[in-house]
Amino acid sequence: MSIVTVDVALGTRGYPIRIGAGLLADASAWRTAIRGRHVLVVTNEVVAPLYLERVQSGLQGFTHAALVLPDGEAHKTLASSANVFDALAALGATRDATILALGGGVIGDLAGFAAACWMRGIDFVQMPTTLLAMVDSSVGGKTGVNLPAGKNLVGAFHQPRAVVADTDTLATLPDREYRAGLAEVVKYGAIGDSDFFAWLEANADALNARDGAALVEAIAVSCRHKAGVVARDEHEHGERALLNFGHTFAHAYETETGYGTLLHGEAVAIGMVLAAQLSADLGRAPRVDAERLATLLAGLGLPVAPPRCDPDRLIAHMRLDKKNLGGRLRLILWRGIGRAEIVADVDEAAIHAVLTAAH
Ligand SMILES: NC(=O)c1ccc[n+]([C@@H]2O[C@H](COP(=O)([O-])OP(=O)(O)OC[C@H]3O[C@@H](n4cnc5c(N)ncnc54)[C@H](O)[C@@H]3O)[C@@H](O)[C@H]2O)c1
Ligand SMILES: O=C(O)C(=O)C[C@@H](O)[C@H](O)[C@H](O)COP(=O)(O)O
Ligand SMILES: [Zn+2]
Repeated sequence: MSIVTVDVALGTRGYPIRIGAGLLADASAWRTAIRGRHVLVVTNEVVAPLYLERVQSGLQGFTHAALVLPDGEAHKTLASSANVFDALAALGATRDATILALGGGVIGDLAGFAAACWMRGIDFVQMPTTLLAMVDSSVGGKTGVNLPAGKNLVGAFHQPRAVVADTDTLATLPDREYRAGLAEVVKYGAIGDSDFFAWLEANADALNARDGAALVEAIAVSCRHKAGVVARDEHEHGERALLNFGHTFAHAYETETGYGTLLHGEAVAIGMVLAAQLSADLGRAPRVDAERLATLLAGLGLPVAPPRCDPDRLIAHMRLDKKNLGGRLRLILWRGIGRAEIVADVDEAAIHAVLTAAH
């Protein structure tokens, strides 16, 4: 079994990301990350029948329980986090307890948030089972829940003790979810690695076929990029905001459509295309690069045009984005492939024009 390890270098709070086949069943790969006696596995109704037993069989000797939540982005809520707190209380979880977050980004964000809050912070381990969670959400310690008013508006930075990405779990991932994960993979190339972007273009067929070697390479490169950014700027005072490329648009569409229509990765694909178009409109990026980005995303089976929404309502959502300062919009724009940048005071008329032209 070949395992790739990427380290997130955060000093005494640093942790490994382990990527490879069979990791969930190999408890020696993750049991050492558990420090106390109590363990709560947080998962959902889709993932539990597939993978919960694999994890539970590695928990002999611990006092453990599982919380199986309903599936979906619509359940990444404060109400669900209250369910986690109730389950921790029922377990008798003390400050040395550990949460195992077994699932996609929804479970990881929510369980991580509950871990950040319970008794003001307990350990958690990310066990991502979607491509998106393996390449992005399980790494870096952004945890949180949505409000009807906006995505991830309530949350905390809270790093996991380890990330255990068992690539075997991707075998059961539905096609649409797999492609949504590829959007965040493309993001790393788009924002900071033109060679990786070209590699993705050259390997699009292999990725569409879920070729194992191409997939592990894509996951490992993505995790190295994310780990590097997080180690340099954990709390998003600067560079980390670049990981939000496309997200101001994406979150506006996700919020406006009620967290049920677009998958996060799909919204990010659309958002990156809009951010690239806006950059080209503003004369900051070559239009040919914006077209290359849209072509790659479409070739990976992702949507590149948004659903019909009122531009004014979308801009209202954008005003509540976490990157904004002093009530002024700050967006991640683009100089072209591999070169993202933070831009303050983007002309709202230009944003409106892009949103209006998009559908
Ligand atoms: N914290 C971060 O840095 C960060 C980064 C990116 C995205 N996110 C968040 O992550 C969330 C999206 O995550 P996601 O795309 O993983 O969605 P998700 O968690 O909803 O999972 C996608 C779907 O796949 C199912 N599933 C999970 N693993 C499976 C498997 N192995 N086999 C079959 N089905 C499986 C889930 O039950 C769900 O229906 C969003 O809320 C987004 O905001 C957070
Ligand atoms: O880790 C980060 O930083 C990111 O921005 C990664 C994003 O892909 C992710 O969707 C994140 O949850 C967005 O964070 P937010 O601060 O915009 O809510
Ligand atoms: Zn994202």
